[in-house]
Amino acid sequence: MTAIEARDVVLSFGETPALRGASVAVDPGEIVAIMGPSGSGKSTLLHCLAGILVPDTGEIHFDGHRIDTLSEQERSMLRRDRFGFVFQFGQLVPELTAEENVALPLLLSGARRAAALAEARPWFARLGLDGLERRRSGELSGGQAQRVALARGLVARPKVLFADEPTGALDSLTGEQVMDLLVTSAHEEGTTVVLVTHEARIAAYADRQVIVRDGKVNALVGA
Ligand SMILES: Nc1ncnc2c1ncn2[C@@H]1O[C@H](COP(=O)(O)OP(=O)(O)OP(=O)(O)O)[C@@H](O)[C@H]1O
Repeated sequence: MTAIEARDVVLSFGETPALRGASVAVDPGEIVAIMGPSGSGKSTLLHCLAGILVPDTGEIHFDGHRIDTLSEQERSMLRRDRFGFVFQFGQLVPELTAEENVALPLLLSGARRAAALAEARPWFARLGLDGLERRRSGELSGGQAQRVALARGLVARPKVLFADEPTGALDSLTGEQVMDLLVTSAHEEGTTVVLVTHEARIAAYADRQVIVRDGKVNALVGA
């Protein structure tokens, strides 16, 4: 059984076709990079796989269950409980400390504050963030903030981590450090990862690469 899968997904924004029959299947624990030119449909495909967007036609399957037919509320619960997210600009909550940001998914799932913070803290040592627990996002470097965002994406032990250009706002060395941590943590946790990037050297960290062109997915020749 695949962890997450799109089958022949078609989606248009008004008159603009974004996906024109896109299919991709990701195995449990696999890290797949979605590559492709700007505007080819990468983010739209990731948003469909993550249950954020609903395809016009086609199917999305998670863990053996079809999820595109679920209600908005059911998809929202699925995202909260089973999926993790890391975006290009981290999107930390500026009013919260780093450790509160990491604890956020647990708090939103109903964990008590002390328990959530206790689960958040080990991630700081794990991701090289020791001593930064009480900082706010404005007091972190871009790479530190993105590692906090990665910890937040993984703290609730999601089945699938969705990462949309997670290194896009970082310089190349910092970006590679974040990718290294993402891949190491995901493999340790057995987390499936769907990664969107347009950078070949970031995609090279994945177990497998696919290319989206004109709203369709092609296997990368030679991969
Ligand atoms: N919310 C939206 N409303 C209208 N059109 C959209 C919307 N989101 C995406 N599109 C269009 O859908 C197509 C696919 O966009 P998408 O963002 O998925 O591409 P992408 O491959 O992720 O691009 P990039 O690498 O530039 O981020 C593009 O033509 C884009 O302009």
